[in-house]
Amino acid sequence: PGWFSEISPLWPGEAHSLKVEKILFQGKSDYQNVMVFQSSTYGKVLVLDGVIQLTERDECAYQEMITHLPLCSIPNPKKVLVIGGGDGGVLREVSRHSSVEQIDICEIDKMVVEVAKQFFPDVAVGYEDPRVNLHIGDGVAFLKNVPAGIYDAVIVDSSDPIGPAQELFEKPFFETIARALRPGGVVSTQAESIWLHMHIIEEIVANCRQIFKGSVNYAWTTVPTYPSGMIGFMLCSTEGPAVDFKNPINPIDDESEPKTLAPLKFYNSEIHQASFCLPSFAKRVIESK
Ligand SMILES: NCCCN[C@H]1CC[C@H](NCCCN)CC1
Repeated sequence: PGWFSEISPLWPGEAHSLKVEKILFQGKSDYQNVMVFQSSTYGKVLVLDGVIQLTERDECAYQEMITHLPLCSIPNPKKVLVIGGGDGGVLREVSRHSSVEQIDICEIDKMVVEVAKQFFPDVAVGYEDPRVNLHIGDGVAFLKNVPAGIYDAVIVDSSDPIGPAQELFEKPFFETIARALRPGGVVSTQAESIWLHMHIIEEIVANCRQIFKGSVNYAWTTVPTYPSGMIGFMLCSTEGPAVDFKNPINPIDDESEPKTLAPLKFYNSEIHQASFCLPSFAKRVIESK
């Protein structure tokens, strides 16, 4: 009954709106306001502090790309850590890689996990994989306590740098990621929109270049229900065996395990390569740093 508009100081002067059929859940966790509504044309929608996190219709574009851009760029990923990602969508995508033996996830807000399991079963299906170990807590503290060099890949599926995810955009956090990765290990982080946040991206790229001595790249995807219709990712690797993110060496074939998952809706090796091609205004900032 009416419209939801995504108004935020992070994208002043604009707001994407979705027609609401029914509000399904409203709650306040220890960290943020949590809402789920049935939209008219994008399926169910998860909203945290007034910001759209995912919709059933287009979540594939984000979850598949943030996961397969790193994991298809290294041979035989075995140990993967997800920071954030409480809805389970990234877990679902990691579980498509049969070489993976252990999937740790550290999500700060358990209400997000519970709400995802209740309202987004096709996203939270990721939790059903026996390789998954769920930790409820702060990703920064979690990373400080893990032994150095144990992960092949870290995926930072964060919300935006306002609220609980603020520290996931700062330099000390990137340092803890580099410490937790093996030589030639890879990280993929939610890195905002080149249309909205070139300054944030400039800062993140500068920090990544100081910390990740392998390669540092920005890639992007289209997500109709995120402001500006797109979102990007930092793809970085630590010093060690070279990683060429632009040419996937570890393709996912849909015949791989687990058979229970719906086939990929968005990711493929061509769009993997295309996602690193940037418009000039972004290229001159990101590739010069
Ligand atoms: N697993 C899905 C979580 C999605 N993370 C974020 C949710 C908020 C969204 N705001 C976009 C702000 C403009 N770039 C970015 C992705």
